[in-house]
Amino acid sequence: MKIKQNNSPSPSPGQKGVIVAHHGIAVDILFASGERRKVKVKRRAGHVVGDNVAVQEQRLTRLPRKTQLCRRDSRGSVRIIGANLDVLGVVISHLPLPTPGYIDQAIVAAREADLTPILVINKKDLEGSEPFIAKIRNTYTGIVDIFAVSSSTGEGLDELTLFLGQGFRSFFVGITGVGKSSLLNAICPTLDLQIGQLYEAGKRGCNTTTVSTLHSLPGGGELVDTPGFNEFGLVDISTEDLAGYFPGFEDAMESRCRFRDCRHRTEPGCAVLQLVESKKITRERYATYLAIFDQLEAGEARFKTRR
Ligand SMILES: Nc1nc2c(ncn2[C@@H]2O[C@H](COP(=O)(O)OP(=O)(O)OP(=O)(O)O)[C@@H](O)[C@H]2O)c(=O)[nH]1
Ligand SMILES: [Zn+2]
Repeated sequence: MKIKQNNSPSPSPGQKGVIVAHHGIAVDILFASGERRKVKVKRRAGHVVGDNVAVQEQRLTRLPRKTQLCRRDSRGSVRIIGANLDVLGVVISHLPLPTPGYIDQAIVAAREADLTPILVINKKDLEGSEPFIAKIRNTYTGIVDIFAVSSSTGEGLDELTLFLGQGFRSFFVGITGVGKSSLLNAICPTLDLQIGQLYEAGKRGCNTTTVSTLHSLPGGGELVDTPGFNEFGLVDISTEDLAGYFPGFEDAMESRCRFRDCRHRTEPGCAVLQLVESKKITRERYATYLAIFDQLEAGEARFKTRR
């Protein structure tokens, strides 16, 4: 979601800091002085990890965001999952496999929110990872940076650490079980996240991570760890805009379709369809575009019927 800049933000009095952990009813704030303090918040106040805030006594004022990344949960509610981020690390593995469209939706959402998406293929050490890695490279090389790693053996982590160390604040998403927490621990060994042990009592699905947290990396940059989720519903992306963010459609977008509002389905003079014809865009990629397109079009109605 693009941020509309407020040209005249009123100066916020108080001590400035950044939210480094969100516990639902309280947040941990790290102040410039190095002090870390817990401040109570309303559950629906909308503060997220990465938010810059000003605190006066127990009163917290949120400062304007540079970026914010939103998703729709399985009930259709809009959730802001991170603020002031630079990079979206989409963590995937062959075990469990990403749900259909997950990677593309995450990339589309990142680009729409002005974040740089990267793909992190975890569990490189496991048997059966090779064909998966090859397929991902085949589809996404030249489109996004790809890092094939193993949180278990440490393979490939140096390259990723170097990338993140450029000073990016990154947010890792991925379905439950791909190894986000393991990855974070491997990159930042001083952390002691309890992998696969924590779960939110009474909640279905038992995500192994309960709080959202922001961490400084020893090699530079910052990382956020969040509860896993299986769905990456798009928010505020129109069917018209989808192709402009869709990974693999970049050349078609440059050569332009005859109609400015082309949806790239049956329109004459469509640059996307021409590349599909000439096999520069595979049928499979095009089908994924159409599937996400249909999903966006169905939009609200779909979420309203789901409970
Ligand atoms: N073989 C292998 N197993 C891994 C690797 N990374 C993680 N695992 C295992 O995969 C399982 C899930 O790892 P987690 O780090 O809890 O996954 P997560 O994505 O953080 O899960 P949520 O917190 O539920 O979102 C654990 O049993 C890990 O030991 C890896 O690189 N190789
Ligand atoms: Zn077109």
